[in-house]
Amino acid sequence: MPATDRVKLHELYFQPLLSQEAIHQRVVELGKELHDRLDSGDPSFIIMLKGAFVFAADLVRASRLSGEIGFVRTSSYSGTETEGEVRLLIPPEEDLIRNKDVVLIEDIIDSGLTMRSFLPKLRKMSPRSITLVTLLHKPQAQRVDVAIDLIGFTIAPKFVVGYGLDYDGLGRQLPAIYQLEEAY
Ligand SMILES: O=P(O)(O)OC[C@H]1O[C@H](OP(=O)(O)OP(=O)(O)O)[C@H](O)[C@@H]1O
Ligand code: HPA
Ligand SMILES: [Mg+2]
Repeated sequence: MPATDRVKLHELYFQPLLSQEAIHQRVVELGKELHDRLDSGDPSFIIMLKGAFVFAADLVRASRLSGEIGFVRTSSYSGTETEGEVRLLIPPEEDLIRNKDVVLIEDIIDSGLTMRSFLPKLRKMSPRSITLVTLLHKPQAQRVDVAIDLIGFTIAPKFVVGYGLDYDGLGRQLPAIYQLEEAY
């Protein structure tokens, strides 16, 4: 692979995993799938900040559904590792959840700890339904069960960046997705 394909963020190197085109194609498919599932109503799109902001912007438009958009912010990663404790920094607005069909949009489900912490809080707010969509899923890294409704790509248990995902704050604006190089 040409050295120029690699990306350096802080001290780490990352190599291409999913191209812009592959992501776009899959997001269009996910949008159609969401449209078919939620055709009858105006869902609330709840976007997990910061990581899901790029995926959600594309997915919401690809779905061609109307409905309100809200944001939640959780945080638990330091570098490439979860700290285990999931902080809810921005909770959802109650009126976007109660009696609503909620489409919860995540960039990645890795250990599953973020969803294990957040989903019970969301359920307590009495949504009519929850549809959990994630662009990326790492089944081999998952430590707890999470019921995921729609998955964009199943990937290996390696740290990834780009298309909203960061390594220590960097890399979110990369248009493609890159994975950590094993040896360099
Ligand atoms: O399944 P898990 O192991 O819990 O990992 C998934 C979560 O971790 C990342 O968020 P992070 O806490 O890094 O916050 P960020 O979205 O602001 O980067 C990612 O965006 C998911 O929300
Ligand atoms: O692989 C990852 N990359 C970026 N952020 C993340 N948050 C959980 N897993 C990841
Ligand atoms: Mg992060």
